[in-house]
Amino acid sequence: MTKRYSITFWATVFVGAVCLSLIVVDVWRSINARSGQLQEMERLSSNVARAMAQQADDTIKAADTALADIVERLETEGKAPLRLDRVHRQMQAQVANLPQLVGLFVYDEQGRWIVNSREVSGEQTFNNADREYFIYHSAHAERGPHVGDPVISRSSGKWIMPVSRRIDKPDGSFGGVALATLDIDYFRRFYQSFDIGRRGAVALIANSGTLMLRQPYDGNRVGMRMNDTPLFREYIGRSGDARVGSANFASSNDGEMRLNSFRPLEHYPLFVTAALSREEMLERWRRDTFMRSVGVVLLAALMGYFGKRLVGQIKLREQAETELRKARDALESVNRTLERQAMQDGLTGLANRRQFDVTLGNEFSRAMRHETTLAFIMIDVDYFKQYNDVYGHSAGDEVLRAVSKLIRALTPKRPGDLTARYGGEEIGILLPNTDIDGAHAVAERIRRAIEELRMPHSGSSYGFVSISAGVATIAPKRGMHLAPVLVEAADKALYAAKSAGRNRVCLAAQDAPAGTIVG
Ligand SMILES: Nc1nc2c(ncn2[C@@H]2O[C@H](COP(=O)(O)OP(=O)(O)OP(=O)(O)O)[C@@H](O)[C@H]2O)c(=O)[nH]1
Repeated sequence: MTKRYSITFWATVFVGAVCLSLIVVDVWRSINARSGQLQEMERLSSNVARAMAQQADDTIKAADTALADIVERLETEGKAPLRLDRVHRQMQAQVANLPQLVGLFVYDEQGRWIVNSREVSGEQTFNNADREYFIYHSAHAERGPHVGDPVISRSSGKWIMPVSRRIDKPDGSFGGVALATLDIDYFRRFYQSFDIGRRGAVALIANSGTLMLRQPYDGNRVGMRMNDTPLFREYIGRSGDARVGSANFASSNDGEMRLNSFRPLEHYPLFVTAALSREEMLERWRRDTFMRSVGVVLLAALMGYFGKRLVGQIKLREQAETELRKARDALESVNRTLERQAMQDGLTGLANRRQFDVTLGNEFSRAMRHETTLAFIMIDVDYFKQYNDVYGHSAGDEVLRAVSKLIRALTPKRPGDLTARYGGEEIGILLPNTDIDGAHAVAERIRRAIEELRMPHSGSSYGFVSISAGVATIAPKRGMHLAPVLVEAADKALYAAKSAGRNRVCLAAQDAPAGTIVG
């Protein structure tokens, strides 16, 4: 069986569901906003990395192009003083044109400067045979560019990035090195133009693991090895297109958790990384989420409060309705009892005289309309006065109850049949649609049953309680008969039964005028 829930229950469920959905929608929105913020962060860092890689590639390429040109001239035109003079002017023009260039240098196979972009007069010279790039080219025959680890320039004292190419002698043996030194500061100025937040960082790193530059700048960190950092291991562990990507790491430098977007340079063995702090990027989201959550919680609390009051009101109304319903039911039940009592005899439980009179009137009219016969039996306990005198009034009451119970049990139960206490110790039975024989049979059955009870009655000539009955029937005709005629006829028949010795049933003559008795 399905349980029916009250309106209070549904109101509580409704208020709860509204509050809950408010919170759920807000949580869902916050989660979405967070992932949107992280996506935005990834887009931003990846764009910065792309710009950095492009700039680094272009910057190195411009210097490298100048180098390739110098190498080509020296190899084809030789190193005669006149030729070197032309190369010198060309170098000066290149350095003037390219702001990233600190200088251009050419060393012979011993590492001695033979020409450079600086003024020739009074110039000091250095031997750079100990530099990494010089050792590299003397040992490798490849003609491509070589990007070395950053060093502090012997000539300018600045941090520089060496880009070099090998010069071959006509026989293909090592003939020296052409070197371009790039100003690390040139990259730094470019990196400063990015808005990467207060806790973001960008870096240019060689594929060998050497840090070229990191912004925020720290001169002591230029040239350090990054091989053991998670960032470097992640990048080097990838290959091909996968080297363009992002990953989250706690920085080996300051422990900050950052989203790192990395990207290789197209033409040189270097890569860039742009890292944005997750905490910093989520700061605004956190602030917004906090403010909104406070608002939502307040709203939910308000709704909960007013909802609770509303539910309380509904509950009160429901209780009042229930009380009212109960009171109405109680009233109806009292009314019914009163009604029943008004129509019932208190001692015997039979219909009382009032109900009898009403029913007699109704059934008399019905019999008249339908032209049917209405029978009436009038029963009277014999020698009842004596019984009261001998056994007491309350014992007399008991006899009346017992006789009534038996009469009721033996009276037919058709609609319209009625057993009523007519008055005193007289009981009347109204039997609609019953002829004289049928009524006689009922009366006789009752008389015999009471006789068989053998209730002692020393005041009776029979020695036990008995009844006498008068039976009458009538087929009432409009304008001819009135209801009391039937009662009078039965009463006369009863009188006849008494006169004939009691404990018997007498019939009134059928449809006879009152007083005609058939024994
Ligand atoms: N115990 C008791 N007695 C009642 C009740 N109603 C009427 N009576 C008594 O019934 C008796 C009726 O007496 P009578 O009318 O003289 O008739 P009877 O003594 O039965 O004699 P017959 O009818 O001639 O046999 C009276 O004494 C009434 O007081 C009642 O409710 N309880």
